[in-house]
Formats: sequence, C-alpha cells, structure tokens
Amino acid sequence: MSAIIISGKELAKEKREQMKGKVKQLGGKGVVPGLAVILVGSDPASQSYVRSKQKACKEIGIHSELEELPETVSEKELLQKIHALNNAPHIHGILVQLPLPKHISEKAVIETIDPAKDVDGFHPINIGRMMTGQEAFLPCTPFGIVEMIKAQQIDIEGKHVVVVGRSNIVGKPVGQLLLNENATVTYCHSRTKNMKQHTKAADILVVAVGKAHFLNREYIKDGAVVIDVGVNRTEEGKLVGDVDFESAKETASHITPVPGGVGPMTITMLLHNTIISAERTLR
Ligand SMILES: Nc1nc(=O)c2c([nH]1)NC[C@@H]1CN(c3ccc(C(=O)N[C@@H](CCC(=O)O)C(=O)O)cc3)C=[N+]21
Repeated sequence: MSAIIISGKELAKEKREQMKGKVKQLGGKGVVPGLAVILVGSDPASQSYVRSKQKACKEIGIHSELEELPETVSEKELLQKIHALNNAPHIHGILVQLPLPKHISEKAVIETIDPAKDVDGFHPINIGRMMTGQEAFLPCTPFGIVEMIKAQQIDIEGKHVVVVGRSNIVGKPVGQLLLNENATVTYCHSRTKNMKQHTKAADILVVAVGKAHFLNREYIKDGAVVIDVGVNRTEEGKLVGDVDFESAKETASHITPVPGGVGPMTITMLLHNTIISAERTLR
C-alpha cells in the first residue's frame, strides 16, 4: 500500500486564492495589509526563503517591504529598526528572519516586536496566549500543519500525536496546538530513550529535527499520518525532509512530501496572520 500524499502546495494555492478576496475587501475599506521582513546578513538559504515570502505577498496583494541589514549590524541598530516598524501604521506584520548572527540576541529581537505585529507568533505574549487557548498569532509552521491535517478530514481528537523535536518554533508549539485540538501528545528529543518504541505508537507523527533521513518505515505504525517538517539540503543540492519518504510511504496512511508539503503552508499562514493583523486595525 502506498500513502496518500498530502500536498501542502495545493492547499496553499487554494487558501491563497481565498485570501486574495479578503485582501480586496480590505482594500475597499482603505486598508492594504503590510508585511515588513528584516534580513540580516547574506545566507543564501535565508535569502531564498525571504524571496519566496515576498513573492507570495505580491501574488495576493499584500504590501511587503524588505529591510536588508549587513551581518555586522549592531543589535541596537536592529532594535531601532523594529521600533520604527512597530510605529509604522502601514505595517501590520513584522518578521525578522532567523537565525541571526551570534552577536545579536534572538530573545531581545523577538521581545521588541509589538505582539500585535508578531505574525511569526514567536513573542512570549503570543506563546502564552496560545498555551492558554486565547486568541493569538499562531506560529506559522505549526498552524500550517494543523490546517493540513484538518483539510484531509483527519480527526485529531483523542489521537496519539508524537512530536520528534522540541524547538521553540516548531516542536513545542505544534504539540501545544494539537493538544488544544484534544490530542494526546508525546514529545521525543535527542535524550529520548527507545525512540522507536514511542514513534511506533503514534497515530500522527510530526518530525522536526533537521536531519535528512532521520527515520524510516521501521519507526512508523501501519496507517499513521506522517508530517515531515524537515528542510535539508543534500550534497547534490536536493531538498529532502527528515523522513525517508520512499520507505515511509509504504506504511503511512498519509504523508507530507518535501518539497511541496509543510513549507508552502508555512508561508501561507504568514500571509493569513498578516491579513488578520490588518483586519484588527478596523475593530
Ligand atoms: N522568522 C522566521 N520565520 C520563519 O518562518 C522562518 C525563519 N525565520 N527562518 C527559516 C525558517 C524556514 N522557513 C521555511 C519557509 C518556507 C519553506 C518552503 O516553502 N519550502 C519549499 C521549497 C523551497 C526551496 O525549494 O528551497 C517547499 O518545502 O516546498 C521552507 C522553509 C521559514 N522559516
């Protein structure tokens, strides 16, 4: 048996089509959603992600501006830029591309972004709101994952979700969001003993470790839903996930591909959050 491939690309296309309408509606009320992206340094992968975000904004009519700062920029200067964007009425979302150079504190940067413009959902205020089930900007990758599962009509309630990885931007929040959907959640990480025993028990397995071919079908229960969050570049320049796709698709019921899976949904939820933020200015 071969798994159903969950196309994030297709779902992203549908959602972006709907968003175009929303942006038009807002335009009629005199509001153009605006996203500011700050990119520090010239890492090619970061440049490529940022370009994809700009392109997606343009496609659906969101105003986007890019602030490119040199690798050597001081933390103070970066924080000043953020303050200026916090006070700019035409900007509804601010995204500082991560990772940042070592001399800049990610914590200080994230905490300087106005929580009302934190469309990445990384500010502790938004994380706290998410954890307590209040209205919040949800982090884009976890949010996109939940949307992909729901679009497949897969029930989350009561399911055993196993998350492999515990980063602040993917692992931890995706477990929390699925808990909010009434799943039973287990986290595995680098110190977990008998990893396979845990992952084999998962109805829904989310893998976010950042290592190519981290696991294969031996780690997956027959009929499980597999969500692959990895974006790893191989030596040949190919993009692969954390899951050995060819192997896993023989045992999973559903699986997300890389590319064309979680990535395009991450960008889509960023657009969504920016539109929501713009709408809030009318409330
Ligand atoms: N403040 C911040 N917010 C982020 O959301 C953020 C970040 N920093 N730093 C880096 C990660 C990574 N990330 C991706 C987004 C889209 C794709 C994506 O669309 N990938 C395509 C393929 C793209 C390609 O071919 O290179 C796909 O999977 O189909 C991948 C990775 C967002 N991130």
